[in-house]
Amino acid sequence: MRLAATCGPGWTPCPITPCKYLILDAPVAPENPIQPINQPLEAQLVERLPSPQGVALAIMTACAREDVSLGEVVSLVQSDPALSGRLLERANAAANGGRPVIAITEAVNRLGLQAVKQMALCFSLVDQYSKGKCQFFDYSHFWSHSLLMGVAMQQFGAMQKLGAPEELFTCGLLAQVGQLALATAYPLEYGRLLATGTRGKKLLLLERELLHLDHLHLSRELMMRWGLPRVLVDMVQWHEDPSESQLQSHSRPWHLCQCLHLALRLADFGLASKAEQGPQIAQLTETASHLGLKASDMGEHVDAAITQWQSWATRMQVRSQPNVGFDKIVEGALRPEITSESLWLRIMVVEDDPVVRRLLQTWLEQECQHTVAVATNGREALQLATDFAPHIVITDWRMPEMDGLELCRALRSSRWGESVYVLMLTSAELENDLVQAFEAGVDDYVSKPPNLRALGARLKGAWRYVRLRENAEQDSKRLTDMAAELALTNRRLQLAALTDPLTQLSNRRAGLQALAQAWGAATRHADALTLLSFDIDHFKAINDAYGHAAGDLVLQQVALTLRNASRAQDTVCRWGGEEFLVISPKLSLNEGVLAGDRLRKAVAGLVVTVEGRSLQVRVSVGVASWDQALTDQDELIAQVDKALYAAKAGGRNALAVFKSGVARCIKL
Ligand SMILES: Nc1nc2c(ncn2[C@@H]2O[C@H](COP(=O)(O)OP(=O)(O)OP(=O)(O)O)[C@@H](O)[C@H]2O)c(=O)[nH]1
Repeated sequence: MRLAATCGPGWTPCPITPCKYLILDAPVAPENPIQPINQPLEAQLVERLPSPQGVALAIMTACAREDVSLGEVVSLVQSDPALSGRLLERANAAANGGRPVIAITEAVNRLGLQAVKQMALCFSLVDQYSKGKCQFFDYSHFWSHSLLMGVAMQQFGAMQKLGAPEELFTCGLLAQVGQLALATAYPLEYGRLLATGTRGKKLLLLERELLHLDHLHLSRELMMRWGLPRVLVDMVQWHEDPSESQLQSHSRPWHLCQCLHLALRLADFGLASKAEQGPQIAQLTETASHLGLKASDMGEHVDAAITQWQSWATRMQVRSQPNVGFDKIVEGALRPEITSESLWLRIMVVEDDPVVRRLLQTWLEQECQHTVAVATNGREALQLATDFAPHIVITDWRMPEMDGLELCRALRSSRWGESVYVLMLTSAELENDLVQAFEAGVDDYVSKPPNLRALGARLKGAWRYVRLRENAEQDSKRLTDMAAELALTNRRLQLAALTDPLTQLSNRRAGLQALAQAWGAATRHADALTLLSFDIDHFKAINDAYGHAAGDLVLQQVALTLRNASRAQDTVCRWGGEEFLVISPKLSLNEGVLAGDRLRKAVAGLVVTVEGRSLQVRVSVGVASWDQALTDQDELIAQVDKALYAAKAGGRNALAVFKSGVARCIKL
């Protein structure tokens, strides 16, 4: 969507720009340095600029004549009681505790015609322009800020002996009057721009892009028209960033410029919130150091200016802030703050309007330090999003090819897009349709053109959501990992519980389980099942002769031999001390006899070397098979035990079989 289309009926073409939609076609201004605009103002524009009226205008017109008399100016001042009172106060302030000034003639005399003219101008402007049509221009803040600039310029300028105090005051008060001029001449267009919350150099650049003018240019023009000294007027161009000026260091203009810059910084500081003041302290002190002001004296200077500002603000019915005390603010700022983690986010800006897109990108990257990807419509955004994996998508509503709602729906239908935080930019005419947006899956919305302060606040909410989501994802991943680990541990424990640690064969418990299974299969299908029991002959003697470790080694070697010589479907287990049981499903008694003898011979062929000596190991073997007459597996175990016993009794290294109720040795 093009920004102009979002601006509603109030968005009128700029009178000084030929294009209808000035935002879209405005050229991009160079970044640095910012050269002053020197073209004369168009007559049409001049008519729309702020100008003093009534008594102030009459005083200014009179003072412009060479033959103006003091009496004429005094009677003009006297015709305005408010102006009279304020001039008396100024004159008394200038008297600095001397004999009080009570007559207007004396006040005008003391202040001088130039000062009276400038005071009349300032007071008139403050009264006339305390309100206006520009919705996003804070008139009250503007005058409050300007008044503090005036007070500070007068204070610091006087310390540097840079000029008459009243002139310095006027210069400070009017240095930013170009902003009021833009708000007065272009209330809607400038309001849209201010609604974005842009400040400082970026504001200047945007003014040039959108209005082909900037507030510094207008401040200079107006101050010239109102007859302020040229040297002061020229400094206004550079006072926001003196580093861009070519002024000779430590010359009078340079001092004036630095002084005006310090006044600006102090006014920013004076009107900043408590949280904003902390980071500004260093900047303020550094600026003051250019004028030779010591950091240790800053408290005194700042507090004096703020006190002056407060008393002037009351008289002129302008807002001010309570004087907390500079040193206290510094002390508060030095206290370590508990800060949350970095607010860094990956943000995708989806906007077809190049100016809004660029504005958001610059602000998000430079001011907020986020990582930003930009797309001009929903389709492009979807293509980019898989690689960029944004935490937040800030999307315009109306865009070509794929609009914000379609994008949101597409995101919500994908697994990864489901949890992306979507912030919709909505124009006034779409706000009634917000239900649609929320139904499409939008999480929040910001009015267009976006107010960056409001957007910043919304992003904090989004950031909390992203944090919570990431924490939940991490927790869920941790739980999955823990569950997997637990399952593995359980499996290991199960295995350990069923494995004999010395031989790594199944233990008796596992053997019983395997037997139960094989028994079930045999009885169900009337299949063959044979048990082979092996017992090492005279094992005690091996232990006794070679030690327990040698006995363990023998056990391990016999176990390995039995395992290797058995079929894959057989379960070989260590049944007890030096006794092993082989459970052989689908093996008949005769086959079992052959297998048992084969295994016996395999063990007999085993040579175990202990301490350089070769040990001969022999086993006795018992064989028994399932038959229909058996009622449970214990009976079968008892039969194979009997067979083994018979093999032992038969002289060992022998095989016995249990058949037809009798266990007997077999010679093969
Ligand atoms: N080294 C070692 N010895 C064990 C282990 N388990 C049992 N034994 C020993 O095995 C021996 C078994 O001895 P007996 O039951 O008398 O049997 P045998 O000496 O083999 O004699 P026959 O079975 O009659 O041939 C005992 O001395 C047990 O201490 C073990 O894990 N390691």
